[in-house]
Amino acid sequence: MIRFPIPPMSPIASRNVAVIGAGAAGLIAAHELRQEGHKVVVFERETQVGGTWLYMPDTESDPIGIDPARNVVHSSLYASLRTNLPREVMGYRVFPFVAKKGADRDQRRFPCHSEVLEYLKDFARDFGIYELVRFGIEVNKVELTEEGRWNVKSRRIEGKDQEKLDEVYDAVVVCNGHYTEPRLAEIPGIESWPGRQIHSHNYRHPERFQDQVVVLIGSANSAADISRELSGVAKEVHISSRSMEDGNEGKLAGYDNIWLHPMIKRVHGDGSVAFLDGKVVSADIILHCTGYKYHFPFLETNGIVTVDDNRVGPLYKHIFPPALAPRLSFVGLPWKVVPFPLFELQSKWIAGLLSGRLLLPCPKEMMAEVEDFYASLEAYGLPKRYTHNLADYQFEYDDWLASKCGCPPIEEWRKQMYADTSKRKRSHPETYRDQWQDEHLRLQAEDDFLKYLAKVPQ
Ligand SMILES: Cc1cc2nc3c(=O)[nH]c(=O)nc-3n(C[C@H](O)[C@H](O)[C@H](O)COP(=O)(O)OP(=O)(O)OC[C@H]3O[C@@H](n4cnc5c(N)ncnc54)[C@H](O)[C@@H]3O)c2cc1C
Repeated sequence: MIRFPIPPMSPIASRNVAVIGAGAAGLIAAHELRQEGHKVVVFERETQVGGTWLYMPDTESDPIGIDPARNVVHSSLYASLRTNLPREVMGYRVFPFVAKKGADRDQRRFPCHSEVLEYLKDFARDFGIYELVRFGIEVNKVELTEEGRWNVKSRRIEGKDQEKLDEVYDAVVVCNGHYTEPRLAEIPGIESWPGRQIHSHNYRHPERFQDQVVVLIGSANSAADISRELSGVAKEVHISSRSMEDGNEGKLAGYDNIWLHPMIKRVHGDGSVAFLDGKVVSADIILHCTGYKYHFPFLETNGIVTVDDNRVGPLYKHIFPPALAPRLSFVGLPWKVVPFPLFELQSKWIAGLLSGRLLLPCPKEMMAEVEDFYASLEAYGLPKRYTHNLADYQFEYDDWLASKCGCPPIEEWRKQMYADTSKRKRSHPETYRDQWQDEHLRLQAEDDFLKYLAKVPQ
C-alpha cells in the first residue's frame, strides 16, 4: 500500500535519477541534472542517441499502427525531411546549432534530418553524456515504492543475454517522445472501404504512390511536405483538413494535381471518398497525417497520471503531477513549440527542484492551478487534446521557466526569427527553407553564438 503524501525531499541534495530516453529531451535532461550534482542513468532502447532524428528506413508491419502486436519503429522521419525551423532557432541555448564542415554535414540553414542527428551526437560527445547512457535497454515498468521512490524495471532488448534489471531511483524523468503512436482520423464507412490506408509515421518515400489517387488527411508540417512530394508521382492528391477555410477549396495554386477539401463526410465500398463540401473522388489510398498519441506503457502511478483524449494529467506546468512532484516529471510534452530550448528550460527547473535549490508550491496549490488551467481551456471550447498545444504562449512559458531558474529569457532574435519563419512557411511553403528575409536576425544570432563559443574552452 502506498502512503501519501510522499515524504518531502531533504534540501540541497544529490539524487539518483533515471531518465527514460536519449532523444533531444533526454540528452539535455541528463546534462542539466548532472550539472546540478545529481547521479544520472539514461535508459535508451536504441543503440544510438537521437530519438526521432535517428532515421529508420524500415516501417511497421501495420501501416496504420493499430495492431498492438506490430513491430514498433520509433522514428517518424521521411527520407527527404528537412527541418521546419532554421538551425539558429532550433538548437539548445547551451550548444548553438552552427554549421560544421565535413563530408557528412549539411551546412544549410534548414538542414536535412541527418544533420540534426549529427548535432545531437556532437552534443552527447562534447558534454560527456554517452557515459551516462545504457544503450539497448528498454524500461518496461516504473512503479512507486512505499518510500515514495521509483522502482525501475528494464531489460536488454536484443541478443542472447536476457539481462533484466530491477532498481530503485529517487526520481524519474520521462523523455520517451510522443511521435510514435499514430492517431487516426475517424472516418464513417471506413470498415467497408476497399483501398489502402497508411499513417505518415510509416511514410518514407513517394515511390509507392506512383500513379495513385491519394487522399491525405491533415494540415500540419508533415502534411504540407508530403502532399507536395507526392504530387510529383501520384495521379491526384486530395488534401482534406479540418482547418480548410470556406472558399479555399479547389486546386492548390501552382499545382495541377493537388486539390484542397474540407473533412471527409463518408467513404464507401465502391472506393469513393465523399467530402463535406459535396465533392466525391474515387481514391486508392488514404494517408493519415493526423498526429500522434502520448503513450507511457511502462508507467504505473495507481491512476494518478492518466492520458485522456491526449491530455497527460494532471500536470503542473506540463511537467509535474502535483501528488508526485518533483520525483516524477515529463520533459517535452508541449507541441507547436521550439522543442530543444524548451526541453532545456524544463530540465533546468526539474534539476533545481530535485536538489532542493528551487521550490515548488504545495501540491494543493499546484492542483488548484492545474484545475484553473483546464477550466480556461474548456471556457475557450478547446478539447482536451489541445492541452499541451502551446502555440499562443510558448515563449511566455519558456520565459516563466527561465525566471524560475534564474537564467535569461529566450533571445529576442529567436522569438522574432520563429515568428518570421512561421509566416513565410504559410506564405511560401515551397521556398521558405531556401529563401529568407531575416538576414539581420541571423547575424544577431551568429553574434550571440560567437560570444558563447568564446567562453567555452575548446
Ligand atoms: C516528422 C517530424 C518532424 C519534425 N521536425 C522538427 C523540426 O524541424 N525541428 C524541431 O525542432 N523539431 C521537430 N520535430 C519534433 C521532434 O520530435 C523534437 O525536435 C525532438 O526530437 C523530440 O525529442 P524527444 O527526446 O522528446 O523524443 P524522441 O526524439 O522521440 O526520443 C525519445 C527516446 O526515448 C526512447 N524510448 C522510448 N521509450 C523508451 C523505453 N521504454 N525505454 C528506453 N528508451 C525509450 C526512444 O528510443 C527515443 O530514443 C519533428 C518531429 C517529427 C515527428
